[in-house]
Amino acid sequence: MVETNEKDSFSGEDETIPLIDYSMLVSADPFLQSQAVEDLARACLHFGFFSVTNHTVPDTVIKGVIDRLFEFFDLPEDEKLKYDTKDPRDLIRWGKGNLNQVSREFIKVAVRPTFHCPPNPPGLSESLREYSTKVREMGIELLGGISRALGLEQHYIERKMKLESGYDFFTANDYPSRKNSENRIGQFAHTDPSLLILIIQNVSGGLQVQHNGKWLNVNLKPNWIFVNVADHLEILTNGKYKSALHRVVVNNEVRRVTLPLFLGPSLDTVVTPAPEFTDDGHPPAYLGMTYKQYLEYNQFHVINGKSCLNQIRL
Ligand SMILES: O=C(O)CCC(=O)C(=O)O
Ligand SMILES: [Fe+2]
Repeated sequence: MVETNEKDSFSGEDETIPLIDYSMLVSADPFLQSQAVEDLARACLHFGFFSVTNHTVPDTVIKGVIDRLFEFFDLPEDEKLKYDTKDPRDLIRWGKGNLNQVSREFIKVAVRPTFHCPPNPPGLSESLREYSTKVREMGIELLGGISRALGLEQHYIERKMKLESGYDFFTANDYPSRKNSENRIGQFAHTDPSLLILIIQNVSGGLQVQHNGKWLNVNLKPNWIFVNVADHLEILTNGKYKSALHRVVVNNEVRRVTLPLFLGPSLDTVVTPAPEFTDDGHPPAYLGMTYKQYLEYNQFHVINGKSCLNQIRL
């Protein structure tokens, strides 16, 4: 759903976004844990997004990967053009937004079950591998908390979505500062495939999420991680949790680099509304298909970031 007047109004509101204290979720104290699960339940049900604080991804690891990404985007264009492919099955893909409307450069890499990364700049691959391992651990814990928030056992989503062989990919996005861009759009409004999207960035600002028909600015403290519910959690829960509609505005004083991890089911998992979320009054509201089919059906949107969710609603 792209708003027709989207190009004309980019302002967002500064409302409070739900905040999850990760140290409570993984605490040995059952009371703190259940508080965090309640917070997750509220955030997923009423918002579809939240920020995470007190997580276990070290600042040095975050800084390392962000620094290497700046170096990647600063490489000569010839080096990046190697990954300029139209085939969505390619596991490393680079591209630039339509310069008439959108200011964005990106690279997409599949990191699981097999790890892919450009060899240049030196150190990118090591940083990304370390970062993805840490972020994935956190994502699996969050999905455990979300399983519990749904009244199910901790490993429900992990087992059902076969996450031991889950297909995860990163997109790194590079947006110019506002004064270096004629365009105001980094990405049009969209939702994304996968279960959860976990985003780090060098600087806050630019990302907006829709809530109750309003665009909210995602204002984060420097070491917070932002999380969106994505399409496959909406499908699995038969629409109880909604995939968060979000967009990116180019309004920062400085150049902004972001790194979302799309934590997904295994490619062969058929994702359909689970029986726990369907009954006579709530028949399955989405067409089931494998994650691989969805990514392909998504018209190569593994790369474009758009989603085909609207087309599979029954
Ligand atoms: O760059 C951002 O803030 C969000 C990125 C995003 O939505 C995407 O890559 O799908
Ligand atoms: Fe997105």
